[in-house]
Amino acid sequence: MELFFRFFSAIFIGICFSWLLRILLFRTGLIFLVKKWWANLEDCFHVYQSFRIPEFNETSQHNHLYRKVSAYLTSLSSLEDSDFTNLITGNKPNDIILRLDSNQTVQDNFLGAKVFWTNEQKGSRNFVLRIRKADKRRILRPYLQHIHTLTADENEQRKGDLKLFMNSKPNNHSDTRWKSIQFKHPSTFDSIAMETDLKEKVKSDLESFLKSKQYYHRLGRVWKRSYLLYGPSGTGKSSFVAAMANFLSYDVYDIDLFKVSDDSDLKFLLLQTTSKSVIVVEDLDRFLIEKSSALSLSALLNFMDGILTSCCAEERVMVFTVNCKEQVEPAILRPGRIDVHIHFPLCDFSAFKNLAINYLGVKDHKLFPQVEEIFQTGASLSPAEISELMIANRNSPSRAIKSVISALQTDGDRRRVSNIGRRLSDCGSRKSVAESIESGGVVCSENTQTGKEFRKLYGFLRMKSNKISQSFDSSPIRKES
Ligand SMILES: Nc1ncnc2c1ncn2[C@@H]1O[C@H](COP(=O)(O)OP(=O)(O)OP(=O)(O)O)[C@@H](O)[C@H]1O
Ligand SMILES: [Mg+2]
Repeated sequence: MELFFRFFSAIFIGICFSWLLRILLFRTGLIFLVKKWWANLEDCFHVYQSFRIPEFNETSQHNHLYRKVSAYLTSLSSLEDSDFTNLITGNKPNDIILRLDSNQTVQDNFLGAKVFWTNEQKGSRNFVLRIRKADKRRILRPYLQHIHTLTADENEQRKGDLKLFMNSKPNNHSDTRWKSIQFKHPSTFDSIAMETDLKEKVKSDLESFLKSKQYYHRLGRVWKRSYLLYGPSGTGKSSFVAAMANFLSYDVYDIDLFKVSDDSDLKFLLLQTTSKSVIVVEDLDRFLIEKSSALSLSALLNFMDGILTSCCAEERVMVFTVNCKEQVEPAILRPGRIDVHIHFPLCDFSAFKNLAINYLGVKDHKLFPQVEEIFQTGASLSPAEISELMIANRNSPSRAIKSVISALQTDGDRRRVSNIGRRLSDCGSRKSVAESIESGGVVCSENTQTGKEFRKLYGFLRMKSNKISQSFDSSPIRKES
């Protein structure tokens, strides 16, 4: 009987103990420590093999597998259970994404095998996959295929999500020179006030570019197209670049030449761009005048030609914006380097009507004849100035148009006087070009006698300055005034 009693009390004590232990382990979280110790102990009896997936390949181009792995890891449920994870907002307003921290490891299970991923960040960024040697033959290929399939679906969903890349100053600690954010510019060709004819020409030019891969290759040319957008400030050049990117569904690489340290840095930046992208250089004229970096003109020309990177200039659209075309080296503007020149003039009456439809929702108004009359006197404002007035008075179209009229009478008059001087260099002119398609591009033929005279003078000045600066092609671009 006593034996029986002892036996039951031992069982009872055992149950109580394990119950208390369970509470201790689970309530305090000690269970995770125990699991970790157990996993470390298990690891001692296995041999692992590691695979590194670097962000860039040996020619400094993006390794697509790196992006896929990055997308795949954010979807792992084990990431939620790991000790430490970064939380980042996603594309949709309520999206929250989990991201591995630097040098953090996360576990995944595939076909009954355990694999480990580490986000290695020692100068360069890599993912390191660790698989048990015993499992490698069985699971490595199917596992990578699994990642590929899952992320392919995701890439399909992401098609509409464009990115804007901006270059940063060279940094010894990082391989990547581009920082990216989501590109959500709402600009479209419809929202830009410009001649319908010209807009359609540009659209069909872009469409035919998209279909011309074989054609370019047959000709032995790099499959790229370059545009020069020129015109006074606030005439819609940057908005037009955004509209182009939206139309093509291409990512945008916005190169700030002031942050490019030298020729090889520019090559490196281009190497790191991806296909299906618009590469933009804003305010090129300002850079050519003000620049003080060691970037040579020949590097800029090679960059435009795509010779140095025939592999990396493919399927790219390059866009250069300038306020004043005359201040740009003629070598930069020659056909082949710039395929299409598009002029962005100050507002005329037809552009004003376009803006009135978009911003005020009015197609016609009793004040329109008065506005037309003022435009006919040569007064003008930039579309940016007019659109600002319209936005400020959007609740009352009459007040908006009156404010445009009074601005045209004051600022516009001032501009008309200053335009007489500026027109010499074709900067700030309201309407001095006629567009025509020539040799595959929209070429603007200038018809002002004064322009020719100015160029003679400009060429003379350049000859003089060239004598001083020797050849521009191999030396850094010098300040020209
Ligand atoms: N042609 C246009 N049609 C509609 N809106 C325009 C037009 N031009 C300018 N705007 C408006 O004016 C603002 C400034 O335009 P944007 O930045 O594109 O001008 P820009 O030519 O790039 O000027 P800058 O030479 O100073 O960079 C934008 O918000 C845009 O909506
Ligand atoms: Mg701009």
